[in-house]
Parts: sequence; C-alpha cells; structure tokens
Amino acid sequence: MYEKFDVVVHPVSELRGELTAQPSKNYTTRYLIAAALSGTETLVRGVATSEDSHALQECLQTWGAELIPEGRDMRVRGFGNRPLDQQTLNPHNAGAVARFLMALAGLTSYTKFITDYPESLGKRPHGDLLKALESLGARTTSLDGKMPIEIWGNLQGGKVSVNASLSSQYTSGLMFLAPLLPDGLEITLLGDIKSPGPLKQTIETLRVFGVEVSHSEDLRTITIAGGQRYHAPEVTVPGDYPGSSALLSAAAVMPGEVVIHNLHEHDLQGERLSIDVLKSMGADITREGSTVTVRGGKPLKAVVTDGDFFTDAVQALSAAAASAEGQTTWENVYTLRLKECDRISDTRAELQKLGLSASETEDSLSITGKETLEGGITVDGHGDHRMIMMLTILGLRAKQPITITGAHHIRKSYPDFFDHMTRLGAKFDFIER
Ligand SMILES: O=C(O)C1=C[C@@H](OP(=O)(O)O)[C@@H](O)[C@H](O)C1
Ligand SMILES: C=C(OP(=O)(O)O)C(=O)O
Repeated sequence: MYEKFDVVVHPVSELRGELTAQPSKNYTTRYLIAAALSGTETLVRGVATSEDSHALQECLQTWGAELIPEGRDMRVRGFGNRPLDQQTLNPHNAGAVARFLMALAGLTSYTKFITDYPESLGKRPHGDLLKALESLGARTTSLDGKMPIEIWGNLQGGKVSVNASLSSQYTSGLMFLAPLLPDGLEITLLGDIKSPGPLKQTIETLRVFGVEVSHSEDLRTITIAGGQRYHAPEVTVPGDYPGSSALLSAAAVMPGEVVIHNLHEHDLQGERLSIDVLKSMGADITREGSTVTVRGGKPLKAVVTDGDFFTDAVQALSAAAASAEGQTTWENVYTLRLKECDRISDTRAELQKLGLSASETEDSLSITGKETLEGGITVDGHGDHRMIMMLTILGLRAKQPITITGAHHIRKSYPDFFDHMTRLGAKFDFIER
C-alpha cells in the first residue's frame, strides 16, 4: 500500500461477508497507559495496530516504559509514577493520547509536547487542561492553549476543577494522574459534560488496574485518593465500536448480509449505540452475544437525536442518514468541531458537493437523505479517518465512482478499513499522492 494515497470508490450492488471487529482504539490507549503507569508487568492482549496506537507506544517508550510485542499482544514493563524527566513527546495526530499524556506530565519536572500535524492536532484546544494543571501548581507554556506545549509538573494533588464541555479527555487525563499524586485529586467537572462514554471507560480502566475511584451519579465530581498503584497482570482490548459503526452503516445502506464478531454487548463505548440508532432508522440488525448481523438494503427513515452519546459514530451514521427518507439531525454535537477536522462544517460541505441537502448550526448537523447519488466527483477527506469512512460508504451506492483525497489518513484509527470493506465486496483503486 502507498505511503500517501487517494482512493477511488466504485459503486457496488451489495456487501456480504463476515469480519471480526478490530481492537478498540480508545481501550488500547487506556490499557497501554495504565500498564505503563504500573511499576510491574502487564500483558495487554490484542492491541490496536493504528497510527494512534503506535504514537502512544513511542511516547511511553520515551518516558521509559518497555514495550515488547508478542504477536498481537504487547508485554509492558511500566515506569510506575516516575516517567523520565526532560523529555519531548510527539503524539503525532492522536488527541486522546496527547491529552492523557499532558495530564501525566504533572508527574515530571518538565515535559514538552510537539506535533507534526499542525493543521489537525496543532489546531485542537488544550487550554482547559493546562488551566487545571496550573491550578494544581504546574507551570505551562502554549500557543494560546495549542501545541507546542511545555509543562513543569512535580504536582502534589488536591482539589481541581476542569471544563468538561469541550472534551472528556481533559478529565480522563486528570483521572489517570490522580492515584499517583501524594494527595490524589478531587475533580469537579464544569459546564455541560460531554462524551460521557469515554469518561466511564476511564473509570472502568482505573478499577480494572486496582485503583479506587468514587464519583457522583452525574459524574460532576470524581474523587481518587493518592498513593495508589496501578496493577493488572493481563487485560484484553475489546472490539472497536467507532470503526465498526462504519461497517454497520455500510451494511445497513447496501443490500446483502454482513456479520461482525467481537462487539461486546455490555461495552461502555458510547458508539455501541450506533446499533440502536440504525435500528431506529429501520435497519435489520440482530445480535447474538458479541456477534452482530446486518441484513442490508431495508428502507431507512431519518432520526433526530443527541449525537454526543456516540460522538465517534456520527460521521458513519451520517452516511446512513444520506440515504434515509427525511431530515436527520444530530443534536448536541459541538465537540465535533474540535476533532481531526471540523466535522460539522466539513461534513456539510462534502455532502453538499455530493448533491445532498445538509445544514448546520453551532452544535448540530442536519442531512436530508436522497435515493441515489450521482457521484463522479472528487471529495476531500480533510485528513480525518472518520470523514474518509463516511465518504467511502457514500461512494458504494453512487452512480459513478467517487475519489476521496488523503485516504491514507484512515491509518490513524483503522488501517485495515479498506481491506475489510474489500472482503465484504467493495471495490477500490488506490492512487499514489
Ligand atoms: O477518551 C477517548 O479515548 C476519546 C474521547 C472522545 O473525545 P472527546 O471527549 O473530545 O469527545 C473521542 O472523540 C475520542 O475518539 C477518544
Ligand atoms: C477524535 C478522535 O480521536 P482523538 O480525539 O483521540 O484524536 C476519533 O477517534 O474520532
């Protein structure tokens, strides 16, 4: 496969086949970090092979963790509460990795953060996390809350408030830091709490590693005592719902039958709700344990719902909305503007290019479905893996092929996406850039 490429998506008549969901990006991030924070050895089974996973591994090794690949698993010998001082970390384009590690820089005398994605991660805001760290005694420099960022830590802990309305990642980062500080943290979340799913995944991860966490029912306050240790001899990364939501959405809009294994029913990933959303649109989806079957091509109807519960599936579900009867609106999705691209405006623009009626407000995205798409044009992937997946699904049922620029950015979270889609019957040409 080329280093950099555009992809031509050819129309097909159906999708049919069986796949196993790739390992979860967001649990890979959590388990590798928790393993590195333990002073012992952890076997993390089935880690993701994405760019974000590799970015995190690089950073953890720079901080002194030993990561030994064992097939699909990773044996991790952690640095405990002593990451190496005076290091420069490059999380590349991985937002959650960057935020979690910025918070953990509170354990060091000094850490610098840079990125080689100035147009993507370089534009994402971290100021609220930096403010929280400063309230705990850290000193920081940044470009108005953006990278490059320097953090002088050696924090003790105590009470801290953090704005939770732009990203849950700031709070998750503070949760990872808390048990290793002498005084722990009593975290108060400010504003309208966004992305509750990932917050619950972080709490669950700390508990799996033996860290005690208590929190109010509404997650407004989270208390984690200091002087605790992370320890788990072995953990297994579950299947990835955000990436699988693209497979599910494609399978729902196309005639055929697709079976996906390793999607746990009682998983905390909010994007498991993509199954419920597609069902409410009229898709024929059934589940047997961790196996989900989609019998595609059923007529779909528009929905109006809060998209914040499944933030990383909104793009994939927008592809289903594009063939649904009526106008779908994803409400409460302002944070989509702060991801790898502005996923509200950029989605609206690309859907309009494809001849769809789409509109936006500050915090919502609306799409009116159409029976068929002409295709025969080039659309912009905006360097965003989830935009690329959405546009690919739209190309499957266009009359003419569509070309998606910068499709190699799929590797951020789902390097096997085009291979998986090909196994289901999709047809692609890859054009080197
Ligand atoms: O905690 C995490 O692993 C993530 C949280 C979410 O971000 P926000 O909390 O910024 O919505 C999500 O979009 C991202 O893919 C990963
Ligand atoms: C926004 C995403 O990830 P991150 O915030 O970790 O860059 C994503 O996976 O859609």
